[in-house]
Amino acid sequence: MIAILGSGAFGTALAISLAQNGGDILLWAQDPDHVAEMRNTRQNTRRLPGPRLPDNILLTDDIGALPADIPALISVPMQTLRGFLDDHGATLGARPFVACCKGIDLETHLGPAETIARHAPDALPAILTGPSFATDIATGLPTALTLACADDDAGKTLQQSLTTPNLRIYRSTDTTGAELGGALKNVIAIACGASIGLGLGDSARAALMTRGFAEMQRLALKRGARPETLMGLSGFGDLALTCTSELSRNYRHGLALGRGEDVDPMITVEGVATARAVTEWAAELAIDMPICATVADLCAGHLSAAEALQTLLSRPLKEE
Ligand SMILES: NC(=O)C1=CN([C@@H]2O[C@H](COP(=O)(O)OP(=O)(O)OC[C@H]3O[C@@H](n4cnc5c(N)ncnc54)[C@H](O)[C@@H]3O)[C@@H](O)[C@H]2O)C=CC1
Ligand SMILES: O=C(CO)COP(=O)(O)O
Repeated sequence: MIAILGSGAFGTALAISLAQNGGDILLWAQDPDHVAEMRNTRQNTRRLPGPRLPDNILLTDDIGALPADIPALISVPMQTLRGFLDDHGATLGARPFVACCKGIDLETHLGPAETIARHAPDALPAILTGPSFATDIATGLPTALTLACADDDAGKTLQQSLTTPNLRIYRSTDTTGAELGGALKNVIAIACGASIGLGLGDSARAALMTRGFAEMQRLALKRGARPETLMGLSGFGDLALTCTSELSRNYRHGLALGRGEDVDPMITVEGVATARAVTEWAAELAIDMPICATVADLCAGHLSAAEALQTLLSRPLKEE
């Protein structure tokens, strides 16, 4: 049995995919009405309408009822992870906690695995990340993700149990690289969306992706990540997906800003808070992150998309 805590689009998609392996999957939501709705309709109409929830997905709002020892996949938005762990970490006790979110905490500047290590000290921290849209996973399209866990034996067990017929899991012990790649690519995706929204074309987007990737590497390597992790699914792979697809909420957020359209504050767009967190953090570490800083200003409304572009183009010329 595997527990998935958080019934957003991603948690639901993972539950549907994992249910193919035959064991029971416990899917928890904090809102009892949401649980009742999913039980009655066998769908998550609020977050992932369409795909059916197989019968071996057991729905619950009782987090205290989780069997001991089974891994908990935590699929809540990054800025709520710390509060979630403070509320439920002790109840959940010692077991693998697999973070399924992407971002940097605004207050602590920690990524998901680091947040688990700090706020749920009894848990074994891991992170599941990489290029994957919830809808692709839920509809059975082939997807590959990285499972990073510093304890490689535990990582091997998790890799086995999270692999499904359409979900291929690669393993790493570099949680820092995995969590920073997944967090930072969302910021670059907002920049790419804004650039396309401004009508700047595909060449400009390729430049932003490449220079954005340089920023991702600069910060992650300084934090001790391994270069190959950034080159892999959780870094380059997710950057490529998120910067080029309108299925991405981060990309669409940028697109709307570039076109001067309104954005919906109810949609989970992790790159907005992460841009701010990473800009503050990079300043503390004296690392140059111009694209992330410009995205932070754009999202905060301090710059228009056209001004953001001008800010980047007017930087002093330098070696690549
Ligand atoms: N949707 C996707 O395609 C993918 C999402 N992710 C990541 O998964 C994370 C979650 O994203 P989605 O599921 O798409 O978001 P979502 O917007 O679909 O759902 C978020 C869910 O979290 C719940 N929630 C919020 N705070 C909570 C708390 N304190 N306790 C319990 N539940 C809480 C909300 O009620 C909601 O059901 C994000 O970090 C995202 O980057 C990763 C890969 C793919
Ligand atoms: O992380 C994702 C794809 O890997 C999902 O991207 P969005 O959060 O931008 O929709």
